[in-house]
Amino acid sequence: MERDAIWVGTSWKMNKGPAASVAAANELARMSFPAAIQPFVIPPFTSLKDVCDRLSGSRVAVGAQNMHWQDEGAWTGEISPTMISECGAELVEIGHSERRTYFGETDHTVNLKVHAALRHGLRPLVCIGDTADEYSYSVTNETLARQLKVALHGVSEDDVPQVLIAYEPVWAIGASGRPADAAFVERTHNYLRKVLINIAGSSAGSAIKLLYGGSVTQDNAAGYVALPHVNGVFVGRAAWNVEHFQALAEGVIA
Ligand SMILES: O=C(CO)[C@H](O)COP(=O)(O)O
Repeated sequence: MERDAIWVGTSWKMNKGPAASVAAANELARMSFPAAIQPFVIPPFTSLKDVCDRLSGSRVAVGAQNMHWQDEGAWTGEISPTMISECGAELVEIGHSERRTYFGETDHTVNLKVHAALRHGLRPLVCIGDTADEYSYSVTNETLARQLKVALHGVSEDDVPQVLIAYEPVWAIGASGRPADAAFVERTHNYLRKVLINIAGSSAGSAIKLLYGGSVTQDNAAGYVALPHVNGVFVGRAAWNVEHFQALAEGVIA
């Protein structure tokens, strides 16, 4: 993975069964992406191994959408870091707002998962975000600082640069979301960088990649990436079609 690249990725969320995932991965494997871009896709668990196999040796990194923090055990329905590694994934998404809102993910479990991912050589992609209420009460910064501090608690300065952070305002995600305006994203990412430097020190805190997500499209992606401290975008709906994904990735640096 290119250290200074702009990260452009998508989670397919609960879309694409095994056949559709394999078809998409085969298409992605044939595609080229600008050298300055680090593309990544995050398929559902049922396709993880197949997608990893098809994209192995390509420029596209593959991740899992969630995981448990234990290596094994009586945790019905869960997937462990060892299972994800064995599939060939390099990344794991942790703490997406849909998991926090509907499946009981907490700051504490996010922290356990970050440590587990790093122990297993997986790159954690930690999602943080303020709710619409928090935004309207102007406590966005407080929420994000808390989420970041707990997520990174106990992570060594050496490991911190492995972590990717995606700031995804909950009010910006999905069909009912509205994209955050660029000035707000700029202010918030500046603040996040300060918090990261405060947590991890200047060198490690500056090295962490900070992505923006929430209603990112081909029309607005380049505007976000042009902002200071926005090192990439994490895209949902607008990148589920692989040709749209490629076009969005190319457009980001056009
Ligand atoms: O996680 C996301 C990107 O995969 C995020 O939820 C944004 O989704 P979108 O609003 O459909 O882009």
